[in-house]
Amino acid sequence: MSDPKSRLAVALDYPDAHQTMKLVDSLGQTCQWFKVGMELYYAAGNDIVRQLRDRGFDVFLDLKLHDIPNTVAGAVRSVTQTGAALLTIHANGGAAMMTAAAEAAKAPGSPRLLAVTVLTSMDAAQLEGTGITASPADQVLRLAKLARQSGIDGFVCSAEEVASVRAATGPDTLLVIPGIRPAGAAIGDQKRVATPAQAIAHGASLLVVGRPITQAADPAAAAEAILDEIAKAHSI
Ligand SMILES: O=C(O)c1cc(=O)[nH]c(=O)n1[C@@H]1O[C@H](COP(=O)(O)O)[C@@H](O)[C@H]1O
Repeated sequence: MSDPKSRLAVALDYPDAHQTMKLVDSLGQTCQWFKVGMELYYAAGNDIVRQLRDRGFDVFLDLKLHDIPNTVAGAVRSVTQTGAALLTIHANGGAAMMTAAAEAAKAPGSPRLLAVTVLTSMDAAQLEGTGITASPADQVLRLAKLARQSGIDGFVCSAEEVASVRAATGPDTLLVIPGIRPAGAAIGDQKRVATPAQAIAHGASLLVVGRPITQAADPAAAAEAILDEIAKAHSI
């Protein structure tokens, strides 16, 4: 097992830089990866990415790009200037969009791209509401294979699909798993959830955890407990 710190990204879903850096400071050096998503990025922009990088942290920029190929390729090139290590795009954007993004990400200093498959907040009924009658498991696999053929070698899915995506895409793919809930934690809007240990055991590379850490009475203790669980879990 690699250093548990390299397997956990804390989702900084905050509305401003002040609250964000307060949380980051309260974690000390417990965590190495931080995810900047839409809420924070639209409020604090590239400056928050720079602040995190200046402190030596790795930044996962979760912008879930989903637009026409030319626009997404341009966005990938713009993100390269931020120094973020990971960037999400929506696999639903299709093969042409993902191919254009993958081409743009070949430039030196580009972030590694992650294709978001089926959001962990969706179950079969919600998926069906959008016209997709496949199960979440089948749809995740379909999108992961499409992303792979389009030149993307990192995927976001839930712990429920991680083993089958790993089997289909190989040992070197980066499988990023949100919807992580330690035993007893509030589930909130997530639907396809698992504990840190379950996600690691099924083959996850990197766990994304937000509220179970950020809303905890003692965020550093919550992060330590998750890192402990990661360290004890064994990949199948
Ligand atoms: O791309 C993501 O990071 C993502 C994909 C997904 O399918 N589900 C999902 O929850 N996320 C993100 O992961 C984080 C989960 O946060 P918590 O539910 O608070 O742990 C949020 O920042 C979401 O935006």
